[in-house]
Amino acid sequence: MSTSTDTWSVELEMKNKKRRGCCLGKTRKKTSKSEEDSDCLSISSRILQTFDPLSYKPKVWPRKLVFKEIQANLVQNGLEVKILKNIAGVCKPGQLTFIMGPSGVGKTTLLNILTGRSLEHIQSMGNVFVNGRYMDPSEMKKISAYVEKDDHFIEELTVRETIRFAARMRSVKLLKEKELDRIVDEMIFCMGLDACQNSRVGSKASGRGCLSRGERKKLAFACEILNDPPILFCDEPTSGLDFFMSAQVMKVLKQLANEGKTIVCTVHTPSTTVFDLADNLILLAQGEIVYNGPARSAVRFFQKCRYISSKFVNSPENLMNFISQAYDETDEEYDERVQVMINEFAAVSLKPEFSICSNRSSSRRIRDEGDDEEIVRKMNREWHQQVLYVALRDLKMMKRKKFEMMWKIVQTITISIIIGCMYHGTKIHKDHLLNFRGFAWGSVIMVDFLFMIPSAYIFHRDYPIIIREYNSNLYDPFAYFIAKSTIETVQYTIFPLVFGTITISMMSLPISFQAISNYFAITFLIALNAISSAHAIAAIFINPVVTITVLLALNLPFMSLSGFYISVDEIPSWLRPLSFVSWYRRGFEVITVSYFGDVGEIPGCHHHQNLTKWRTGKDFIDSQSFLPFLVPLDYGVIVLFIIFWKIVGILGFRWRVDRNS
Ligand SMILES: Nc1ncnc2c1ncn2[C@@H]1O[C@H](COP(=O)(O)OP(=O)(O)OP(=O)(O)O)[C@@H](O)[C@H]1O
Repeated sequence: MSTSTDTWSVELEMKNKKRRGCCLGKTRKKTSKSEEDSDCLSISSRILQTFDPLSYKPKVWPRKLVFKEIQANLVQNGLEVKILKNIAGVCKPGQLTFIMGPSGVGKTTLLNILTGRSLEHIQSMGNVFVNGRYMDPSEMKKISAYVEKDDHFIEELTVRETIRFAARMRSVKLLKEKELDRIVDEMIFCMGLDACQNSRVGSKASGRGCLSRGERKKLAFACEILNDPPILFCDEPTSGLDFFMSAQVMKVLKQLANEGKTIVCTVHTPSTTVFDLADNLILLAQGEIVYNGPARSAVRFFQKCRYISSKFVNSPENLMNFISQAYDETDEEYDERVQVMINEFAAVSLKPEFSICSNRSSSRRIRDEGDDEEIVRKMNREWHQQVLYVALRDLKMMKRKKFEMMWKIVQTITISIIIGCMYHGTKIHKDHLLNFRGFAWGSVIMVDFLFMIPSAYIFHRDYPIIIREYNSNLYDPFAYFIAKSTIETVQYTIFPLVFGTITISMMSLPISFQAISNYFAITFLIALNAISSAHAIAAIFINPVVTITVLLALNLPFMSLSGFYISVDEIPSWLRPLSFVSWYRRGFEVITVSYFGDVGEIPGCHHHQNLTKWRTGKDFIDSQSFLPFLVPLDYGVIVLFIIFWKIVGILGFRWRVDRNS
């Protein structure tokens, strides 16, 4: 450690004084790099300790983390592979703990288990204790924050908006806009994100400009530490960062540890500067712990192992070389070497540290003083507030996705004009009956497929963000689903109106209130049903390819049974109930009955009375096996389907998010 604690405090106080002055003013003086660096740390501390706007909790309750008997097996394709074997360790408050080990040894898996994440294909077991009390995953999520290796943010939002959303959702009290601005300003300043605060987060994948890795990492910290969690886990916070940025990010973590937090992070071959910041070290090799203790004592420990030379220096490279398999070493030699380390460590292991942890069943009854205060990461916003703020954020995203919106409008207008041209001049006349039939059925199919397929992508892109934000207890999946699907639905439901207005205006159908209102109402409901079904299936499957496949498999049978391709009377009796509930048929019926219900003799028929069976509007309706009195039921069936899909969507989404959290 390059700076002593006393020096830190003095520096903190000095910088805080300086900061108080510039915080009140609108402009900030530019400082040198090193000055900015130390200022950042001190301000961070001031926000979190003194100012502490979000939790209104001036003190971090020290939390000692102990884990025992942690095991993880990878179960895939009928095979079971041990990843972690009986891991135990201790991470103390006020310390920065590094978990290190060769690539693929299970560092991230260990962190995921400690933070209570469930992972596909991974079976895990073991006990995690905080201050001697057994923690189940949900309790752990309430007192800890986890900054994962991959940062997932909403691309369309700026850095400022991203922090602002997190601050709004995390604050204990609902803050006024000005208070919120002040907190966001402080956090942006203390994380050194001033220069990019109004830049969109972006992503490399989207090809748009985006933040650098270091800035993204700092943004991730900013969002997670807003309400001062006593335990912070970080998976490879320095990965992909250069020497300077790695040291900067690690110093932020070190400062948080100095404030009394328990900081645990996995690190991949750190530089000596970064390694020097570590207080506590956990080393893993072949899925087992080979060292857990003070980082500075690691060298002494390894000198006991017979393979190490006395010239061994305490550099991270040497440590990593020592616990990794050498390129010229056989598996047996490496196994033997690791076994020596395990045995040595077993002889000096930290048994007294573990003895304070009660066993799982009895410890659940133990409550610490300050337990109520320690739960800092519960959902602070009421359910309706969660829906509102997620919806407002979505609205903002939607406005920024102008390009996507423009293409949707172009698509709808183009298709409407093509359909309008196809049926141009169609009227209620004997010669146009088949055209009308095609138009009525086509309208239902168009609004269904036009909006169902794009809606199926609803959660796909944002899914990792949802998981992260749910794991951080920002909102409930119910609230997210309601907000997101409502905004998407509002967006899509304007298109059936555009479609109907263009096509009908190009035709020569009678302009009656009953016909027009029924046409718009039913196409609106069909679109709503299509969107709701897409959201429900997307919520369950997430993978867009599977979602589209399932949606088509669900829709095509109902479409075939709509009575357009084959008369309902000729459908096998056991399939008729499906035809009855087919929303395509229900929509087809409403449009046909609306336009032909009041038509007496169909124009053009009186000259050819003997040539056509469709002489009147009623004949035409009867010929399709439609029943005019069923029109209210048609609406009822579609509304029931919409409700059904909404329920499936909400429950499916909750199940999916819980399964992956
Ligand atoms: N959900 C999963 N499905 C399949 N395999 C997994 C899963 N999670 C972990 N693994 C496997 O478990 C092993 C340990 O993975 P883990 O990511 O924990 O290692 P690591 O030490 O963090 O690696 P690195 O340092 O390279 O990030 C790897 O072989 C990995 O492929």
